[in-house]
Amino acid sequence: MQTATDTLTIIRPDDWHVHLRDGAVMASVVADTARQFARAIIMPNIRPPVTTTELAQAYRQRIMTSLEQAGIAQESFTPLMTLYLTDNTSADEVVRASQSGIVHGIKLYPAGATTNSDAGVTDLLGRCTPALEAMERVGMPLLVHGEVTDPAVDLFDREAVFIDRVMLPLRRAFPGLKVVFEHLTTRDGVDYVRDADGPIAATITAHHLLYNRNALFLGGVRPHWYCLPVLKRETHRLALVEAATGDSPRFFLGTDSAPHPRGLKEHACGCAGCYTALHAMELYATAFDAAGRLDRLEAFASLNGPAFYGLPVNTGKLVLQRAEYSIPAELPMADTTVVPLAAGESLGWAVQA
Ligand SMILES: NC(=O)N[C@@H](CC(=O)O)C(=O)O
Ligand SMILES: [Zn+2]
Ligand SMILES: [Zn+2]
Repeated sequence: MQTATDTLTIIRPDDWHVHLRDGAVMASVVADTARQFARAIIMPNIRPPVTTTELAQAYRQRIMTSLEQAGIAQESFTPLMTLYLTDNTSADEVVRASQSGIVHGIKLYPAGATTNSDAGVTDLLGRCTPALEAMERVGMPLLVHGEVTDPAVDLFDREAVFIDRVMLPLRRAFPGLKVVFEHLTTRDGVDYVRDADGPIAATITAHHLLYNRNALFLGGVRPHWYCLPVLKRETHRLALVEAATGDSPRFFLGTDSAPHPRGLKEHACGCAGCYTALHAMELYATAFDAAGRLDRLEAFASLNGPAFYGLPVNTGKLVLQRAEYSIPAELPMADTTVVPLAAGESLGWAVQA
């Protein structure tokens, strides 16, 4: 890595948590991600969900076609596919996924926890033991949306309660299982992931590094800042910044970029998800710069993820420049419009084309 005051050159980064969606918008969404990242872990919560290796293969093919439509060389971007864990995922399916060479994780959505999670798991240790045993045996990571869905639990406490009710019993039962705590949002989560025994890591989004929950209500309700897990108080944001910029290799980049049509965000019951694929590295660089830790960006964005997943580090480079970057007000995508996070604002770093 080279750091001058105004340029930062890092090994080409990867996005370890992204939603590329499906259908008409996919070409634009895939192009935004592929412009900045060499690889990405592709979330399986499309409709119908990617529950089998066969569906993952077909989805991967649609992503490759989208790349071509966007005029991006197929060699320049590798989608790392995932399966959607259900109550019925079999041990055989886990083995097939592992042998396919294209599936790199299986995703736990507690039923009802987030966007397109109705096919998710109702009782992890009760229903998914065969799949979890197979995953532990073949070294297939479990990627976790770590929030309980119990309506009695306060929305802002759902991650912390998940650690006690689900994460601890899960990891006691399967101590060798590789687990990624996705889109970590709390100090409780940071403390747990940093200090726990065994193979565990976490992704952190740019928006959880840059904003606390005040951003949701600044001057009025702002639906484009609404995602799940929801933004938390400042003390949690500070813990996430410390983790992302610190020495532990267990924390790495995952944008959780999750586009929704403008009309479904600006809605009486708006969808959860922030679109950040367009300007992901600009957002992360701004957050690391604000912490005075640009020197740690390469480890977080380009080294820690491949180390956990057992994949090689990328060979290309990405150059960031200290320059004003204006975030567009909106992005036309096929027959719809997506509003990027912090639309109309500007950032202090720009990716060199
Ligand atoms: N993060 C979000 O708020 N939304 C994601 C789902 C998810 O990652 O939980 C989506 O698919 O829209
Ligand atoms: Zn999630
Ligand atoms: Zn997500």
